[in-house]
Amino acid sequence: MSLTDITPAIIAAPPARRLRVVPVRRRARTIATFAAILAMALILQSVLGNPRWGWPVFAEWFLSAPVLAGLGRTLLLTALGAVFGFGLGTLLALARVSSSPLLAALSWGFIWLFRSLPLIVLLLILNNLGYLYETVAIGVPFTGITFASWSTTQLMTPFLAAVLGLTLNLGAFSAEVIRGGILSVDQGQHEAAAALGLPKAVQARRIVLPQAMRSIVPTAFNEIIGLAKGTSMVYVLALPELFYTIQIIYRRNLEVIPLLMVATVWYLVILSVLSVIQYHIERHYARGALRSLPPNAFRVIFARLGLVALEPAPQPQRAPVSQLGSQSAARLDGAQDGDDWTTRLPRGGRIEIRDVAKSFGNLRVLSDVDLTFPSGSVTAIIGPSGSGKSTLLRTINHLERVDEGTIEIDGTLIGYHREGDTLFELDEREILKRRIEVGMVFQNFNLFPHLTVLENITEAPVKVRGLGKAQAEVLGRELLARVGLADKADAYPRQLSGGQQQRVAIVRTLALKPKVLLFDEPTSALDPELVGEVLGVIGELARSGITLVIVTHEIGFAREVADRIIFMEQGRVIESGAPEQILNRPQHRRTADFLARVL
Ligand SMILES: Nc1ncnc2c1ncn2[C@@H]1O[C@H](COP(=O)(O)OP(=O)(O)OP(=O)(O)O)[C@@H](O)[C@H]1O
Repeated sequence: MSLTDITPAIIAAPPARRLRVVPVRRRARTIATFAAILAMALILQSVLGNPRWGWPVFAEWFLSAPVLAGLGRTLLLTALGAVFGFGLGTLLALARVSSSPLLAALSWGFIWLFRSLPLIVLLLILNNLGYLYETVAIGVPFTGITFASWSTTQLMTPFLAAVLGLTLNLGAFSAEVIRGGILSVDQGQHEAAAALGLPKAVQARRIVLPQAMRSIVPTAFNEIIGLAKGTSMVYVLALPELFYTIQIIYRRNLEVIPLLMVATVWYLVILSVLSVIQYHIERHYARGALRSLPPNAFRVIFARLGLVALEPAPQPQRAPVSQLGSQSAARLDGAQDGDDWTTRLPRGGRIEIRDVAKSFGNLRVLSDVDLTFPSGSVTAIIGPSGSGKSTLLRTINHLERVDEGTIEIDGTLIGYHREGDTLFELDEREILKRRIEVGMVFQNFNLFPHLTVLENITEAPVKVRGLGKAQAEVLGRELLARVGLADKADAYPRQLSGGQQQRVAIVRTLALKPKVLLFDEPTSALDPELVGEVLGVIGELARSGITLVIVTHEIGFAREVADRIIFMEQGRVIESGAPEQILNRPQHRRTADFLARVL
């Protein structure tokens, strides 16, 4: 049959009929739905039809002045307890995870004591503080000199005792909730923040706590809901909060059930409001963690009522890889046309590593490492897994402390200052400051997932270099354009491909204008098709005059860009030399064996 024979048949084919889709019928679910509706109707009928529930009495008291006053006190105690309790809990949690053993021990002791103490006992002790200490005074300790003093009984009102008791109790419990959140943040995030030289306080406030919030918030709200109900405990202080007020009323009129219903419904209202707040806080901290945020509940309700339009669904930021490749190539080519962005980087630093040794416990990871990386040099470190390549790299910016030897960049020690033959370790702030000269790009990118691409890039220049926000954004956008990612500035890292994330990580480091750039297996976590786009950017940097040290398994790339290759095994530098010599004519048998295995 020839083509002309079948063509008319194709043309004459009837249009495809639209098929009807019938969803699967779930009989069990339908029966269960009817059963649930029936059960609810029965419960409603029994609750509303039984006069002993006393709904008229409920209606009489629900909005009465004493009940509303009690409710106000409950809300105030909950709000103050939550704010002060979580404030105290945050400080305690930070103290517990700090490197200071004294702070960690003090925090542990506090948490141990106040978690053990029943709230009711704590409230009673605080209420009787006046018996233990008649006055509270400000003065010079151990001298008897007093500037001011107050009567404890007058100072410690039932309300203050209640706020203090709830704060101390919640502080101890919330500290553990917050510590759990901090521990859930990936170690790489701490390292990336430290490698960018961000001060400790900024690391905690901008990087760690916002990410920890995702696991803190659900448990924290459990605690706050517990607190709202736990305020009923302050009846021991004769403080008329909601439940105590209800008790006073039903003891007088003996309408126990209707008044308990008043308290129950108000607690339900409080809980519902807290649940809505929790939903929105969780939604806020989900930014960047989810590819698309859950809808804003209020907006959905208003949209259903036709009052507002629904938010447009977030558009996926990912572009096809083929397009990125060409886009990236075009930008990078463009950068060479007399407008070489890399020429604006500072002159490369000279790294001198002298007799460095390092052990983890009994495991000797680095021995007798003695290397010089001249300014502007490009060095690739290769070697078998576990040979100490990454550890060596991490000692250069003092993410790992060496046991012996020294490392200097342009004659300055990174982690120490020298006086004669003695090295004094610098304090954290000084180390962070010196670390700015040494950028580091990690295998797993370690971008901050809760910050947009542009925020990732501008964070350190603003906080560490003191650049204005607008200026940092201009720089960030320019660098992004240079690596072909201009349109990704407002995306979150999880909305990017691995190759794009790694290019952003390189830009983030470059924005600090370091003298030395360390790459720790920058392409190991990438699909083979994405490796090229990252190597393209590193290749361009290799011609920029910045000093590059690259731990890599990409032997072909090392041959192409490096002016020297170092081969390491069992923590030692076995040999080093020009790529052509190491890869084609290795002097050492172990180098030859390794290359025979990997090439
Ligand atoms: N923090 C640590 N605690 C204990 N041992 C460690 C630590 N970091 C690294 N090591 C050990 O030190 C050795 C060298 O590790 P390193 O990561 O430097 O090797 P590598 O050559 O980079 O390996 P790879 O190519 O597989 O990444 C390994 O045996 C590793 O298990």
